Amino acid sequence: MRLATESALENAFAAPAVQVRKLTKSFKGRAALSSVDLNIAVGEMVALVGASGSGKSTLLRNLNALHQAEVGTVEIFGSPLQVDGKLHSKTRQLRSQIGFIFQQFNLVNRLTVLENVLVGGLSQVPLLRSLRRGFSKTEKLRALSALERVGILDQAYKRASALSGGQQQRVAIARCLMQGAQIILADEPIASLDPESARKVMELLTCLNESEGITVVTSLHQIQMVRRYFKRAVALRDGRVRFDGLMIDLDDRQLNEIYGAAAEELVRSGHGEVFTASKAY
Ligand SMILES: Nc1ncnc2c1ncn2[C@@H]1O[C@H](COP(=O)(O)OP(=O)(O)OP(=O)(O)O)[C@@H](O)[C@H]1O
Repeated sequence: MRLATESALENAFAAPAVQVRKLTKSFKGRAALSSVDLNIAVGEMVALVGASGSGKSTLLRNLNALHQAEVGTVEIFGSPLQVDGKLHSKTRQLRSQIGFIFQQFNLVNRLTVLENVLVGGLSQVPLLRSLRRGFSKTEKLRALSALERVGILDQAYKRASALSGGQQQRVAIARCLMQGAQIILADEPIASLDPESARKVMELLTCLNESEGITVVTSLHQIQMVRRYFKRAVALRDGRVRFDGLMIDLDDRQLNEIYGAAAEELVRSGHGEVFTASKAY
């Protein structure tokens, strides 16, 4: 049996799951990311926070090369994914290790839950071709096992559109598992969910991180959820990293700086829970 300290030591010497250097990305001449540096170790669970427009989605999309930056590098498990705007020859292979989940789940509504997960296993193959090709018994068993791991095996033969938002997000996570993802990037995965479904999705991501060692990077607006589920947070403001450290060290003064003018707007619009001490307003 391997000891926890052995695997902790292995991780300490392994290449980071994600390494970002001087990443700079603009849209129509406006900087969305400015010289971002970031290291995420294998098996870490990290929250990306910051006001709307601070660059969280852009950063996540660069981590799996959905977007390409003009300058800077992204390495995955020590291999370059993109360098100064150019995709590396290994990009396709590296991307297969990275699952991505979206706020709106991105399932194919007319397919069953099982088919959605099976298609996820063939992420590089166009949808129609993969459906025409059919799936082997082994692939179906793997997909059913992925659904069992996310707790919705009993929904396998329903249409995706018949599921609740929380269940659909769990299908999206099962698709990442089917894909064999070692890293899950989640862009506002709970923003469209009711509090109970949000809690279940966060607990599932935490469980996959803790029990299977999957590295998880999640953008989130709800600071109280970040406090509950994450040890480390990376905060962006105007495309720059303004904080990278332990959640317990991210105090209200820093949050006010990170959210800037957006802080007051959040409190006014009834989202003052972002700050533990909203009485400052
Ligand atoms: N496809 C695009 N075309 C033009 N500008 C974009 C595009 N995507 C992002 N931007 C701009 O880049 C900046 C960062 O946006 P991004 O979506 O990364 O922020 P965010 O922190 O994820 O915001 P939110 O919390 O609202 O999702 C913003 O100014 C945004 O308007």
